[in-house]
Amino acid sequence: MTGFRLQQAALAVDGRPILHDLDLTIRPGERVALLGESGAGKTTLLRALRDQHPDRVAWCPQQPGLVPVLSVFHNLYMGRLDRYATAYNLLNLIRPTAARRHDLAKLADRLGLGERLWTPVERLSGGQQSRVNLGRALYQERPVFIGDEPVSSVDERQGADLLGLVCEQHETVVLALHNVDQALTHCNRIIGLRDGRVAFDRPADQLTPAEIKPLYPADAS
Ligand SMILES: Nc1ncnc2c1ncn2[C@@H]1O[C@H](COP(=O)(O)OP(=O)(O)OP(=O)(O)O)[C@@H](O)[C@H]1O
Repeated sequence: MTGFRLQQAALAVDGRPILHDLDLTIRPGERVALLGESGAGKTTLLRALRDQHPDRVAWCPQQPGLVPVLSVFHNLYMGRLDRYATAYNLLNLIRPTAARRHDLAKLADRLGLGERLWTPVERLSGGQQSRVNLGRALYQERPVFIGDEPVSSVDERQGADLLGLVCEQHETVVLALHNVDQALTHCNRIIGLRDGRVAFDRPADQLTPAEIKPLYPADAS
């Protein structure tokens, strides 16, 4: 069981303080959403959590980092590069095995990319690439999923479906989300970041719109 703890932590990026006075425990089984305006420090916090258990975390970054000339199959496969021996990885690069074809065809179907398994990702739309990015993290099959806006470029229905899949497959989930409705639907704990601090940390079913609104002062007008 993998949990996370920050005690009186301060997080900085390139020596610049970003978040202060962080006291945070995330227990196995929790589904946590981080909310806050752009630049509030969501990515910074997610990275700090990931670094506590890098081998237990399926990491889904905001910037996909896919290999453009390689197919959906190969980019998804990369989620497991560190699980298999180099020779097996090379074999799958050149002539994919039946077992990996089987499980990646299934995953591509769930991602709505079943018809695109052998298409180079450079020929996919932004939303499709972002689904490959999410799929690569799902394919890691680790107990914790940490995702930085994992469905922000995906349409709402598909986004809901994929977040459901993420929650179903992982013991613990921590997500930075900009869609508040998605956070309230899929997560049971919401952490709001503002002014370099945790503004609130509440069960999703107790949170009021009045608490959420101040997180986004730019929307006040
Ligand atoms: N590589 C970097 N070098 C310098 N400053 C950075 C770097 N990455 C992030 N920052 C700064 O750190 C702060 C927090 O950034 P962070 O990416 O954690 O915010 P965020 O809440 O995830 O934003 P977004 O919703 O836009 O992804 C921002 O002010 C940002 O400008």
